[in-house]
Amino acid sequence: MAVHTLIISLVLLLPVLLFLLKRKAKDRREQKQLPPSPPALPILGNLHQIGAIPHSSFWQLSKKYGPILLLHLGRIPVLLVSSAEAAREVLKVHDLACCSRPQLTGSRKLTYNFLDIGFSPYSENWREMRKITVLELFSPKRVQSFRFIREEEVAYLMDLITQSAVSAAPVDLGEKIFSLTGSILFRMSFGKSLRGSNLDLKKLVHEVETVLGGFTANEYFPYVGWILDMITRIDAKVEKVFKKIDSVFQQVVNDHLKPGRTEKHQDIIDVLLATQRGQTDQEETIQQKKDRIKAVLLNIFLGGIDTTAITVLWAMTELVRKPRLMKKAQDEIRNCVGKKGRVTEDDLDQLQYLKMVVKETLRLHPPAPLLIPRETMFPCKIGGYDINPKTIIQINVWAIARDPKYWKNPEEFFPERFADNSVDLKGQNFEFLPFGSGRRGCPAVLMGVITTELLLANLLYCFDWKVPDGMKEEDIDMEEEVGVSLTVGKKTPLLLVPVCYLQ
Ligand code: HEM
Repeated sequence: MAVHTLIISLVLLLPVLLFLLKRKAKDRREQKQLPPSPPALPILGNLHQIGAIPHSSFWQLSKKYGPILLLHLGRIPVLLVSSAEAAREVLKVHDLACCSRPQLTGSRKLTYNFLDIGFSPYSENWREMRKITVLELFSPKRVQSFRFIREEEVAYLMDLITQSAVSAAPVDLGEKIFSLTGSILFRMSFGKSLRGSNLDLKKLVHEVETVLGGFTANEYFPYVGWILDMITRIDAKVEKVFKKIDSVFQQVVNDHLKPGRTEKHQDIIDVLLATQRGQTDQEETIQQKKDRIKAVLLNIFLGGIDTTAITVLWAMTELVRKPRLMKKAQDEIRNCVGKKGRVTEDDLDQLQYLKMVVKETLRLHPPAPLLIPRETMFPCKIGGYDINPKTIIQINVWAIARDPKYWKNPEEFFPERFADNSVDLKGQNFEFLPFGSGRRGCPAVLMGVITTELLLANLLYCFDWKVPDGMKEEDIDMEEEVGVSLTVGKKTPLLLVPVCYLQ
């Protein structure tokens, strides 16, 4: 049986082999100066060289073969970029040529055929949605309008942790932080609280990210991959995740459309409905309009919950391992806030060391270490190499932020490195790109940074943190999550015992 399957697979894979050979010959004919590629296997290409933590194995490859590399993942050409200079060429010099997104099966389904912002290829729809996002959804004024939600939710979490502090019980900090960022995004988007609902948000976000982060076998191996996809029932898995998330979104959108709804405070769905009312496109049906709103909600959930939670969790992990830095951050906050009881957003401007801690965390632990994959729309030259259209580009911002060429003692967590340099988070310093850059850069930097700073500041202000009995600070595990996902978090839970600062 096994031999039969092998023979059938080889026969079926033959066309792919021929396709690859033909393409190679064509490139040679056209005398293109292609980037270097590590040795590849027939059919698989370089797939076997990707380990359990892709950004880390890509880093090893780039150390060996250079900062601009062309991989072949099955039939998919992937340009791997691992230097600030090359990142600048992609994200600034050739931003237009490189600003599309690959149209993969999973993202197509979950984004209602690319009606969203984050996964949509470059198109009129994307330009329109991006404009709405920047001007309406995440403008400084709108971010400010959600301030009361952030402050109320952070206060609720601090009260919850205080209860654990009273009983000196360890808390799973990652779990608490995730539930907080989830609650903020839930209220901001839907206008109602997540509390009391039986939705397992963490599981759902993880399932969605896995679908969006992966390729199907058919994408790697045209003509034959569908057999593997059939065996692994990938379509059914995607469909299941889609149904789950769609039913959540459909219900809240319908609630917003009920006649007589009175809105005390405009949430994201209200804003999106208002922008759609202003549009005159008669062709679009009501269902299409709803789909567009749901697609954007998907982006907001994915873009906002995990990224912010991962950042705060790594910041706490790094600080607990370095008590001297933890104390320095706490002293700054406590001196500034006094006995007020909570850090508010008005205090954040004065917390310069806290800001350095956040930057240093994003340098060593960017939540999206390879950004979101881009795709070239037309030919361009990067680093003097010819890049074909329809090449996927992965920018390894994780590796760039550890390059000794730009960073002294790059592996060390040392927030002070940001004290006297002007490197900021806005995507103009290509050695530091946790939010990406250019046309497809994160449109919600302000919102991400404020939420991160407010939560971290309150965790540091309200509590001292101890490792559980029998453990030492240096025992805390620093491993990253394994697997295919757009974001990468901490692999093991961070269990800490809170001690109240103000009794
Ligand atoms: C610490 C927090 C955050 C980090 C580190 C982060 C990081 C990123 C990164 C790396 C990208 C891809 C950029 C590229 O491909 O060049 C991105 C895109 C995006 N982010 Fe964020 N993000 C954060 C917070 C948020 C929040 C709070 C939201 C929304 C509520 C959000 C919404 C989006 C959207 C919609 C995109 C897609 C943009 C496009 O393709 O045009 N992000 N983000």
